[in-house]
Amino acid sequence: MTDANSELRQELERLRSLEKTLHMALDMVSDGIWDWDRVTGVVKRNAHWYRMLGYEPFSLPETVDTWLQLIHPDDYDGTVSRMQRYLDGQAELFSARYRFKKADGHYIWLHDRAKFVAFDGQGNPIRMLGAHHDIQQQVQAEQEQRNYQARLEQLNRELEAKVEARTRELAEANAALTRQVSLYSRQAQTDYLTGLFNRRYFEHLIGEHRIMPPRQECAIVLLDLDRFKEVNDRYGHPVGDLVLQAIPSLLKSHLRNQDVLARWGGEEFIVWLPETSKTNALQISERLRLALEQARFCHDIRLTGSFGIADCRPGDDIHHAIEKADSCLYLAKQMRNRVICT
Ligand SMILES: Nc1nc2c(ncn2[C@@H]2O[C@H](COP(=O)(O)OP(=O)(O)OP(=O)(O)O)[C@@H](O)[C@H]2O)c(=O)[nH]1
Repeated sequence: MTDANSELRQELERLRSLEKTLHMALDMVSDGIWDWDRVTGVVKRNAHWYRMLGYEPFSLPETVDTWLQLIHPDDYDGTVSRMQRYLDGQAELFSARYRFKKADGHYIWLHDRAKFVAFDGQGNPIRMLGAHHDIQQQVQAEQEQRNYQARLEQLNRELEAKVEARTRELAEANAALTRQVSLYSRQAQTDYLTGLFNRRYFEHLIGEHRIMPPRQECAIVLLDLDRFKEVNDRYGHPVGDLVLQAIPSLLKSHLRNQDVLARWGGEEFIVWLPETSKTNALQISERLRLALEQARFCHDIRLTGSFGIADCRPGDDIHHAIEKADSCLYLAKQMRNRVICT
């Protein structure tokens, strides 16, 4: 009996010493240890636990309520339900991060981890050992990282918006520039008063062989309005302008789509008639002459025109053809209201 007692005492000593070692080890790896006896309801907390939270060691009631009262209200439900899950056997371990109230009223973030360490004869847990770890700095660092990330994303969004706006501005500027360029190039091709191609553009078309391709029979017609000075002198220059502006539609109504009409000089016009024989060029010019003669312009002004025609055969020089048409026009001018052909 005595031997049995002494063996039991020795075993108890060994267990106590083991537990002391365990607490020392826990002291080293955590900031506070709690030890809940589920039979008595007492929760022992070590001195570290109190110091971490700024309380006088062992100054708080050793109950579960002490724990519950110090949990931040916003973290309360989540923490308690995690504990309940463990108590109900639905988790391997109790593990929760929550804010916990210090003696000065401030909260710090803790990581709380615990496990059952003793069971009764029926296997019911009767003791739970847990460790509180101060993770305030870690949570702060995580928060700063999140803020930094959010700021970075915000900056990124702002940058994207700026790039998008700038791209839009550039596209608009580009479109405006394209419009401007096409306006300028139209202006460069067009005679401001009549809206017809100007002489420079007509010559450009010649240079590009878009007028008088080398293998085509065609004709050039030069037309000069007769005594136009008299219109200006009698009705004034603005009225002369109005008459000149009416000429293109009058002439075009007797021309084909493929014919090219341009203003050659003040009251002089040029027509290129593609795929047109000399006979046809004469007929067309005669029609134009008649149309002019019969037209009534503003103030009932009447006009006639003189025409010089040069026909061109494949291989002819276009400039030479224009010179020939000019010579014919010169002859026509001697009589006026005439069509003269080479
Ligand atoms: N209103 C107006 N008149 C112009 C324009 N360009 C040339 N003229 C006029 O055209 C007239 C040409 O005069 P002239 O060269 O003497 O020829 P014309 O009076 O037509 O006589 P002929 O050609 O010999 O039949 C001048 O009065 C010019 O001022 C223009 O853009 N607007």
